[in-house]
Amino acid sequence: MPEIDLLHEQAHLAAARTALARMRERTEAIEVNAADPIAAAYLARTLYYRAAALADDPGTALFFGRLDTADADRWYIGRRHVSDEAGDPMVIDWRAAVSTAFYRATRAEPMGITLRRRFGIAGGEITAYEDEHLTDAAEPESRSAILAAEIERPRVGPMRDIVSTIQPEQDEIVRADADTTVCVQGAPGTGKTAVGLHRAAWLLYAHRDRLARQGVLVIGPNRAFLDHIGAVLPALGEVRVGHTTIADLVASRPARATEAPRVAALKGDARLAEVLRRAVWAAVATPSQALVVPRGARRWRVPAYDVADVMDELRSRGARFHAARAMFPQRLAHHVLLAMERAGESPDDRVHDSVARNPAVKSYVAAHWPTLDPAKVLHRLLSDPGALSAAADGVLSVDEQRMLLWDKPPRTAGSAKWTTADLVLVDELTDLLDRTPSLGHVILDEAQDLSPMQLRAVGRRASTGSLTVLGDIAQGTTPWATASWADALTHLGKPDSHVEVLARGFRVPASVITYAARLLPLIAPGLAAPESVRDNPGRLSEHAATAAEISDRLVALVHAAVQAPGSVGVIAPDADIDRLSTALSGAGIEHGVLGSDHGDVEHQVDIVPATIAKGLEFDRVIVVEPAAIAAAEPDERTGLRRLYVVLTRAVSELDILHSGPLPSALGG
Ligand SMILES: Nc1ncnc2c1ncn2[C@@H]1O[C@H](COP(=O)(O)OP(=O)(O)OP(=O)(O)O)[C@@H](O)[C@H]1O
Repeated sequence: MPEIDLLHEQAHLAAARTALARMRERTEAIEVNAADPIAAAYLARTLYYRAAALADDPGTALFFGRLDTADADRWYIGRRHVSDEAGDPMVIDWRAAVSTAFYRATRAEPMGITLRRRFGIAGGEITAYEDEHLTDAAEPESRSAILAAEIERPRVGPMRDIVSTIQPEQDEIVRADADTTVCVQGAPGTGKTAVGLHRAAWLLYAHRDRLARQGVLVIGPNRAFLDHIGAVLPALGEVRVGHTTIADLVASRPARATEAPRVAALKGDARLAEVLRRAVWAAVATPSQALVVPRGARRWRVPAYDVADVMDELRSRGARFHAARAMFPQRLAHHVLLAMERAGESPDDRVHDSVARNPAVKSYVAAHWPTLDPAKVLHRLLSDPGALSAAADGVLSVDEQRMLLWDKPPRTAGSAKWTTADLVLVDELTDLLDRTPSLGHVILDEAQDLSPMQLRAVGRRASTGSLTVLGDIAQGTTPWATASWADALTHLGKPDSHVEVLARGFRVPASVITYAARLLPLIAPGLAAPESVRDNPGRLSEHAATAAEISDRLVALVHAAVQAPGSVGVIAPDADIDRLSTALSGAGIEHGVLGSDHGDVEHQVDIVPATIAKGLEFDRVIVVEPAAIAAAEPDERTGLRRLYVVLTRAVSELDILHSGPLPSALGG
């Protein structure tokens, strides 16, 4: 690596930084001069976001790669576009089409590239580089040391972007066509979350106008997960992507009750969609009496059978309940006008409108086609056996209907204590009444855990857009976890979408993945363990102790773990969290407790209840009482799946501390 070249690259970085600062100053200097206050506010906001996107993070370099092309062009590839005073590019955004070759060019297919240079970066400065001459047949193939160092680096703090090292198979997903829904199955640590977030950033770059308007949303399993991933998109300059949990997505009101898993599973069953649809449309009453509209001296009649035809036609149009209702007075007025014409009158549009607004028409509509409140519809279904059986006849068995009914029905919908599964049903009802607006793109992470009804709730938020669906069947830990991606995609409303498999694992070292993979034949037969790309095989140790010794042994293990840089996660049964936290505090070990605090203070050590460990990672993990973690779940398979999730959070070392025997599937 000639020193002179390194100096030259460092000089280019310094010049690019100066250019970026100038771009930002220019943006900040633009005065908002719009007469209309709404336009002014819009412009001010746009400029604010543009300036934010031009911020220079001194901790990262503005570019991480260089491409020299056969046409003698030279492109520096970085996190955002930077141009010089003349407007010529100094750094190309990693999402631009020309950057694709940085990720995908190979010796077999050099894509017009003669040289690919990767930069080694430390503290925001270029410290090294590595070249590949893609058209030089004599150059030996070697594995990138810079890529290896990035993968092996100790993890500290929340998740970071992977723009400098996106792998070809990941890049294919990141840049998949905007209208395509992609489903990614991948074992723990294969980069599903990373790929999903980079796809969001790429989509916003490639289709900024449409997607910034329609919105892009990331859905994850819980708050701790969102805290873990929340800095990735802002670091890529994308500050406007929404992040939410699946529970918050449908939380039109607070969930204040819990219920037996089998009841929640039934409420999440796709058959409930039909029950709710019937319950809503049953509110349209078959007319027994004619509509009579007095106008002046005359009274106009629309016979009940004509009204019934109108209702049938409106019902069959596929419009939402309230939209169809809004058309009802117009259709009735049309029939009144036909009667007028038959009587020799020639009514015009104004007559049509005035008939539609006539009090007789209004009260007839109100009597036969009421407006509905979604929570009230559900309240009635769960309290009134007659209403439920009318809606569920032939769809749910009598036993299932009994399971759904409240033992002690609350008096009103307002006083009901809804469960999380109820709120998903309220969301479905809301959509039956009034169409849910669609976003441009939805990234759904840990999708395997969603019930069919939850998948429908997500799907309707992308009804005219597309989705990136990420998950791992082996990590499904809900009683309603999906058994196949084909099923999940059908419930999401995208049945023909393609499933991609990511097989290379970037997180879990070989020794740990081999250990965790002992569970795979029991929890997901047919799924393979990832092939770890980490050079370091990691360390795995089992520590047996008596129940009385667990706290002291944990303190000793944590003390040892914090000696090196990198995050430490103590993952334990939910029921043990308070006790273990007290033990660490007693030993003077500062730590966070995920799920209780809000991740606003960063700790080197976090205690993690097993049920929220999904999607997280720590440099070193200590799993406490694995058998109890598995036993806390309603059935054996779910228990072992939970354990599989917990065991696959470690980047370099895994300690297993146990007093009870280890689950036999692990060889205990
Ligand atoms: N191409 C890459 N270069 C460097 N690091 C990568 C790459 N791909 C993934 N990683 C890293 O591997 C780790 C695991 O990635 P990620 O969390 O996206 O995996 P996942 O498949 O979602 O895992 P899980 O199923 O456990 O949620 C992260 O630290 C991520 O930054």
